[in-house]
Amino acid sequence: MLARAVPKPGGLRPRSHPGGCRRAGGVPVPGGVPVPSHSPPAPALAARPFEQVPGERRGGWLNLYHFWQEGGLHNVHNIMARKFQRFGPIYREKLGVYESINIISPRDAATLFRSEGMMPERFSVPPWVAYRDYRNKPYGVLLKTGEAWRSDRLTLNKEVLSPRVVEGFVPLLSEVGEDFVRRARAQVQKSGRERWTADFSHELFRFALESVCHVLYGERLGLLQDFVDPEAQRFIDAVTLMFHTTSPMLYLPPALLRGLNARTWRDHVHAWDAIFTQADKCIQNVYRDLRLQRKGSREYGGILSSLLLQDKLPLDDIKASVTEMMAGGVDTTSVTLQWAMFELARSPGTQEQLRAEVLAAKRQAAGDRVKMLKSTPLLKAAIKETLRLHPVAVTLQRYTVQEVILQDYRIPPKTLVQCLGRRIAELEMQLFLMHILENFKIETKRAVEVGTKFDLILLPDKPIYLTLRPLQRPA
Ligand code: HEM
Repeated sequence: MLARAVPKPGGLRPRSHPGGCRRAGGVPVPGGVPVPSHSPPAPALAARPFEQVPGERRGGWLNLYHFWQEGGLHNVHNIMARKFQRFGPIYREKLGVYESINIISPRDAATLFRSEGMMPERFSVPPWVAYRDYRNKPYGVLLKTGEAWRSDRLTLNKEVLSPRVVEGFVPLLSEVGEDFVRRARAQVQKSGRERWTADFSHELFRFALESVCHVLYGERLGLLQDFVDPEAQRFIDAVTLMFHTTSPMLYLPPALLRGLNARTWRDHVHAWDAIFTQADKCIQNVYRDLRLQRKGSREYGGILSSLLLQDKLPLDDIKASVTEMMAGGVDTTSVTLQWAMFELARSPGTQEQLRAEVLAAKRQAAGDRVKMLKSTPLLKAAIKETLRLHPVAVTLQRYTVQEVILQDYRIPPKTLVQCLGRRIAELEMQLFLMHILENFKIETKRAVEVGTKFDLILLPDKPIYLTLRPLQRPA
């Protein structure tokens, strides 16, 4: 049985989405739903049978038809919000052949995660799996299951999440943030109007890709320059195409599209081929640098280099996981940053408070970014609040591994993962906002309301235009 945990709206600043009901999102600190320490499961004997779980009693195909009529996958988050209002905190659903139980309460999510063993059964992205099967490439940590997932994940945790290594990411990520500021200043000058107004989605996509690649490969790709190298541009195009062709295959089976030799499938394969080729090149470069000992032994050379030096995972597995991290680490952070800037632009008072905190931290730490990160709690809270209001990851999906009691119903069988990129994402977003706040005022037209649409992650449903206006006296 597939169980979907939808984070519940938190309490600080509830807002309505255009449909009038409350957003089915919130508190999605990367990696999951908050787990309260107290949540005694209901006694099993008193539990009601699974058949009584509320939900639409129609057949799966009729449900699918209604689902499409209501806007389909792009509107899935609003459809779910409405169903929670109608059926309460748990409901069952059959869409086509897929049957699921949907829960919204953090307490139920905690119960579900506690019932998992050491190896969670997650719902993996079908077209990404299909590509790897087609090209006979190994799965990385995002797509692996069972013991293989667990052992890779434990090795990767040490190089991606442990406090011992994450400080090494700071100079790499800060450098990319500084480049963004430089680029923004050049755009301000070019405009001749003392400001840069744009829909920043593409700019932030490049920023996020440059950031994650710098941490993974220890190399700059040059995506923030005015003139982007054609090879780097091909890489951006490939990543964009890969995402673009993923969402149609979330509801059309990749095997069918492959059988029909459909354009979407061909483009998807082409995109992943280009991404893996780029990853191969980066790996060759890292190897060459290691062989020639180009980097000082004390200098942090990126996650890939550490994994190669450790020699604890086979090369193909390293390559697969690093490539998946790159894919998982671009639009998640770039979209969150876009929302964060939008919210700060709409709350100039909060923006000023954050700026004051960042500038005070800078003075105290004499510009040392690692120290600054330790004394900017408001900035961290602003990012969490952004994720609560605009969660990019709308649901966490799990196959139940044993019977579990949720809302007093018995859910028949069919483990809490933390997001592997969580530390990278947090640092990248904090450092980016620090640099922006030190240099620019973020503005937007106040009256603009922006909704959301689901497209693998939750995205703004229209372009968000923001203005960066240089501060009179930059810090
Ligand atoms: C705002 C930023 C981000 C959010 C909200 C986010 C959220 C999530 C969530 C909810 C999961 C699923 C956890 C689960 O199934 O329990 C996940 C998994 C994952 N994320 Fe992120 N993420 C973000 C940024 C990143 C970045 C920057 C990277 C890479 C550097 C990344 C790499 C991954 C990977 C590889 C997994 C799969 C881990 C595994 O299966 O063991 N994420 N993320």
